[in-house]
Amino acid sequence: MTGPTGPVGPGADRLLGAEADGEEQAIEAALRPKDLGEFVGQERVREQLDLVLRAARQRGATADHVLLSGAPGLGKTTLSMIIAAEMGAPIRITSGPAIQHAGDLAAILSSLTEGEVLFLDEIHRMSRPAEEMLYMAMEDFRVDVIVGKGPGATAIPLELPPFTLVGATTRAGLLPPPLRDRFGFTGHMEFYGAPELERVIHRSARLLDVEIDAEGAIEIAGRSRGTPRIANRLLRRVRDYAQVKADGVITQEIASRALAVYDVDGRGLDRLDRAVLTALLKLFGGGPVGLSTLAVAVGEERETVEEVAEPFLVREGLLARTPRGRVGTPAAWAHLGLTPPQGTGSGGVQSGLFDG
Ligand SMILES: Nc1ncnc2c1ncn2[C@@H]1O[C@H](COP(=O)(O)OP(=O)(O)OP(=O)(O)O)[C@@H](O)[C@H]1O
Repeated sequence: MTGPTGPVGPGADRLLGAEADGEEQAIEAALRPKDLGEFVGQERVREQLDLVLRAARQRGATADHVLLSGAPGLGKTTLSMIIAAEMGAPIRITSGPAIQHAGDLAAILSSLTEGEVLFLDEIHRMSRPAEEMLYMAMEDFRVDVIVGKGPGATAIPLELPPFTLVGATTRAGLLPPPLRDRFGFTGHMEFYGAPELERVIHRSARLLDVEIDAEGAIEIAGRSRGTPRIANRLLRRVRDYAQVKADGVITQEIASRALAVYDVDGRGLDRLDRAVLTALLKLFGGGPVGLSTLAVAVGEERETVEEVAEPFLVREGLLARTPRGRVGTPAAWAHLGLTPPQGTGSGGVQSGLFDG
C-alpha cells in the first residue's frame, strides 16, 4: 500500500530503530565502553553503581542484584558487562524470552560460579514459573527442583553459589512487585543529551579510525534520538558516505548530506515517522484519528505505528495520544512546514483533548 509520502512498507528502513540486529551486535561489542570511567553520561546511575560496587569489593562480597530500566540502546547490556568487569567476575548473558520453563532457569542457575554476574535481558518477559523460581534464587541462593509430576512430585532443594543478577527491562512498571523488591539497586537510564551523544560519537570515531570535526559530531548527535546505539549507527553510515563521496573526513556538511540520503531529517525523524505525521496532518487535518485508520493510511501494521513510530513522535511533542484518537500538535505542523486548517486539527489540542 502507498502512504501519502510514497510506499513505506513493512520493511521500512529502520536506520533509527533502537534494536540491534545480528551484524550490528559484533560492531557494538567493539564500541562498548569497558569500565565506568569510559561510560558516557548517566551520571546518577554511574555514581550510585560505583558506590554499590566499591562497597561490595571492600567487603569482599558479591554485589547486590541490580535492575536497569530504560529504552533500548541506552547501554543496559554495556553496563552489565562493566559491572562484571569491575567485580572481576565472569558474566553469563541470557534473556527472559529464552527462559520459557523453570527448568531452563534451574539449569543456568545451577551452573553459575561464585560471584558470577547473570545478565537477564527483557526480564519482564520471563515465564511465570521461572519468575517464581528466581525469587527464591535471588533471596536465598537456593532453588527447589521439582522431580516427577502430580501427587508424587517432590521438591529437591539445590544450593546456589552467591551471584549477582543484573536484570534489564524497558518497562520497570511491568515487573511484579515481589521481583522488583528483590533488587538491591535500581538504575533508571535516561535518554542522552546532545553533548553526551557528541562524546559517544567522538569516542566511537576514534575507535573506528574515522576523522570527524566538532560540527560533524553535533550534526549526527542532533539526529540520534537521545540513543547511543543510533548515534553509533548513524556515524557508520555517514562514514560510508564520507569515504565514497568525499575525502573521508566527516564535517557538518558531509553529515547533513549523508543523512539526507538515508532519509533522516534534522530532528531525527525517518521515513516512517514522517509518513505517519504527514498522513495525520494532510489526510486527517491533524486528527483526532484512530490508530487503525492511521496505520492503513501509511500501509503499516497498527503495532508498527504504535510501537515503532509513535513513542518518538510523542516524546518529541509532535503527536498526542488522546481518548478520541491521535492528534498532531502545533509543533508537528511547524516541523513539516504546513499550515493547520482553521478551527480543526491542532485545534483539538487547544480544546483540551490531551489525555494527560
Ligand atoms: N554510555 C555509553 N557510552 C558509550 N557508548 C554507549 C553508552 N551506552 C551505550 N553505548 C553504545 O551503544 C550501543 C548499545 O548499547 P547496549 O547494547 O548496551 O544497549 P542496551 O540498553 O542494552 O540495548 P538493548 O536493551 O536493546 O539490548 C553499544 O554499542 C554501546 O557501545
